Amino acid sequence: MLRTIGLMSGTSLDGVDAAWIETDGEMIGRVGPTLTLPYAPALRRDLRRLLDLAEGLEPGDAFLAECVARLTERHAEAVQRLREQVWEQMREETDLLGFHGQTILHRPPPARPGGNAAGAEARVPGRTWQVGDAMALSRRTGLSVAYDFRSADVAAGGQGAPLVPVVHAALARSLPKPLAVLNLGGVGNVTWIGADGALLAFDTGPANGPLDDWARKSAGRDYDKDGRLALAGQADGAVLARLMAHPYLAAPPPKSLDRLDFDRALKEAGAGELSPEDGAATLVAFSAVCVAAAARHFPDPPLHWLVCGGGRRNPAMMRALAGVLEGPVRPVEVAGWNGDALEAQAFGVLAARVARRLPLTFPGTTGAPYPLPGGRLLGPLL
Ligand SMILES: Nc1ncnc2c1ncn2[C@@H]1O[C@H](COP(=O)(O)OP(=O)(O)OP(=O)(O)O)[C@@H](O)[C@H]1O
Ligand SMILES: CC(=O)N[C@H]1[C@@H]2OC[C@@H](O2)[C@@H](O)[C@@H]1O[C@H](C)C(=O)O
Repeated sequence: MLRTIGLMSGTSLDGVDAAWIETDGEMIGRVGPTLTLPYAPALRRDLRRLLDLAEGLEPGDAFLAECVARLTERHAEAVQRLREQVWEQMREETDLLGFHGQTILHRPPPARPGGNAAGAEARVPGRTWQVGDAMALSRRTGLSVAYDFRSADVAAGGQGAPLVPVVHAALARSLPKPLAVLNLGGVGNVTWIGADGALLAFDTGPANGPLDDWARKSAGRDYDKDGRLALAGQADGAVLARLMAHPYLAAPPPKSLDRLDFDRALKEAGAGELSPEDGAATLVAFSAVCVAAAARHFPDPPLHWLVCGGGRRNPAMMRALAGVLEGPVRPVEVAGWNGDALEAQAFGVLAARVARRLPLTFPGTTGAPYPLPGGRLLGPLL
């Protein structure tokens, strides 16, 4: 088993999640402490700007380089603080870091029924861009670093996301199935696990991303804490109906999203003209409807839903989901998992899979042509 620290900075741009986990990439051993190190407001603002600029950025851009240095430094701080906690609580060290980096652009190849692998000659190349300086992080911490988890999959015609499903499956080994694990981050993604262990996973649609943007723009808040805005408003039926016609919902998996993919559709549907409360209620309702649309792609209905990610803390979101999904919808804590640290833990497990050259992606998760290893490794473990 390797002693890993997984590091995830998700599409919400709220900060770095770090988690210590012992794993060989297939089995999970001891689970150690976790922490979240928020980005300073200025870094958060600059990273959000980077998302808007990403399409036209050159790799050598000075603003990009400066953001990368600051975000890598924040990751190094997270590692240092977590190692101290691990030492205090467990007298344990760390062998390997799983460094996801910050996604600033995600343009997967257009998904096709049956997967993107078919007809390689007609393939439209995709692009996914996670920024972060793995070399600097390795030097700064003295540890091996697994990184660049998505590009091998995209190069092989896969979506490059989601990656966490293989870890959901490892965690869910003893749970009743079919089961759906729903992550509500900036974007939503779902993993369906069949009774025989079959995996189907894809991004559902927007989750907290547009809601955070809306809370900031309409009410000057970082996010809609405890769903206060949404719970005080009414979803607008006409706006919702226009949004529900978005082709992403009916498109069969594999499929994945960029954080900004729905921004234009939201604007065109008139979401921006609603009151702060009704706008929030409409965005929440739409996120839930996207999940219900996702469930129509499952081979069998799930017996139950487990929800992780920050969206599970939003009562308006949980209520909207319960209203449109069949079967109980509960936070992953009911299964003994940590819904805040799950993605960070997953990147520890995925780092061990990189080190062992085990597959990260599968035909049922990203549309990879076959179970595909990925990621890169540097540092003493090489
Ligand atoms: N108490 C709360 N009430 C409402 N929303 C909350 C609450 N706590 C967290 N959130 C939401 O969760 C978001 C953070 O979620 P999370 O950390 O899962 O996202 P992420 O990991 O950055 O995204 P992704 O999974 O897309 O990469 C916040 O931006 C906020 O919208
Ligand atoms: C390109 C990218 O960073 N995608 C993220 C994003 O955030 C949620 C959803 O969109 C998911 O597809 C993915 O993250 C998780 C960790 C994954 O790959 O499983």
